Amino acid sequence: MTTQRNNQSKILASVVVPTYKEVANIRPLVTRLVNKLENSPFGTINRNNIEIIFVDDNSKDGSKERAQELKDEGYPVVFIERTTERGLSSAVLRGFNDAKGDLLLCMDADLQHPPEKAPELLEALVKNKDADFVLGTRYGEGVEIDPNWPMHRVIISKVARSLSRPLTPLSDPMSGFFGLRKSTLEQGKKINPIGFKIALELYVKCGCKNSTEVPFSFGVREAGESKLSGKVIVKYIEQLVELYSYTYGQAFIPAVLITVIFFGIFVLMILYRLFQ
Ligand SMILES: Nc1nc2c(ncn2[C@@H]2O[C@H](COP(=O)(O)OP(=O)(O)O[C@H]3O[C@H](CO)[C@@H](O)[C@H](O)[C@@H]3O)[C@@H](O)[C@H]2O)c(=O)[nH]1
Ligand SMILES: [Mg+2]
Repeated sequence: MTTQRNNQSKILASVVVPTYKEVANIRPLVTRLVNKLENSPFGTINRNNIEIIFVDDNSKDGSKERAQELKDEGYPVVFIERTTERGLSSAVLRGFNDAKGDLLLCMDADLQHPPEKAPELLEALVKNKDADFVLGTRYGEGVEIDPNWPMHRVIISKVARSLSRPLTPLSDPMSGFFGLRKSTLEQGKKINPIGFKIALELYVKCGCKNSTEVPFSFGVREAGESKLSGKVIVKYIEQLVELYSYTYGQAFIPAVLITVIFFGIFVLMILYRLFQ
């Protein structure tokens, strides 16, 4: 179906999707999200006032052409291609900076974040004027994590989540499905785009205080491969040390290091038992 975009509408919301080799997921993400907007006009966001921005790190797998096809079909798609930079968090920040909307949402391309849920997260910010942050959580009532999600990922996620506890009251700062207002983003200080956990970084460094959460069921990746690696886990630990120091001052660093080492040994022992 080809529906032309109404170019007169002001963009209200920008959905930013970092991508690296996700060609098979781009069309289902865009069509499912836009379909949801067309079939459930419960709020302010519609296909004419939203943009879906892919920030791609030179995937060269046909992603750019797929995005152009969708644009030609009238879908509200923007494709940013980076050739000299690489990384999930910096890609999200680039998308947020280029976004035209006042409401910003970040989601993964791989459909683990159901595209149908994106409008609900955006509407939560519209309805709750006092909220400065919206989080998609996998730990709410009535939702579940796909039982096929690998056990070692469940463990890594749980440990990562407990280590972030002193920094945020968010129930699932690791979910990667979150949003905030542009005005909140602009209050951010010393934002460090390392690793995968940009939601935690922004929550802390933008001084967020009043969050709202939307539960969602977390799926498993159907196409392409996860880019999580040992290097990403090390970057997360670096990020934690920096955020603890930002929040509590230098005196906190020795305590953090001891905790991180303790949990590191704990994770290694569990992984060893699982894979020996
Ligand atoms: N532009 C760009 N995008 C990237 C890069 N690395 C990963 N991405 C994109 O970032 C998204 C998440 O990457 P995955 O490869 O799916 O990572 P994951 O292991 O499933 O981790 C994700 O799930 C976690 C929840 O368990 C999330 O917490 C985490 O933020 C991440 O979203 C995908 O859309 C992927 O294409 C990169 O270097 N550059
Ligand atoms: Mg994924």
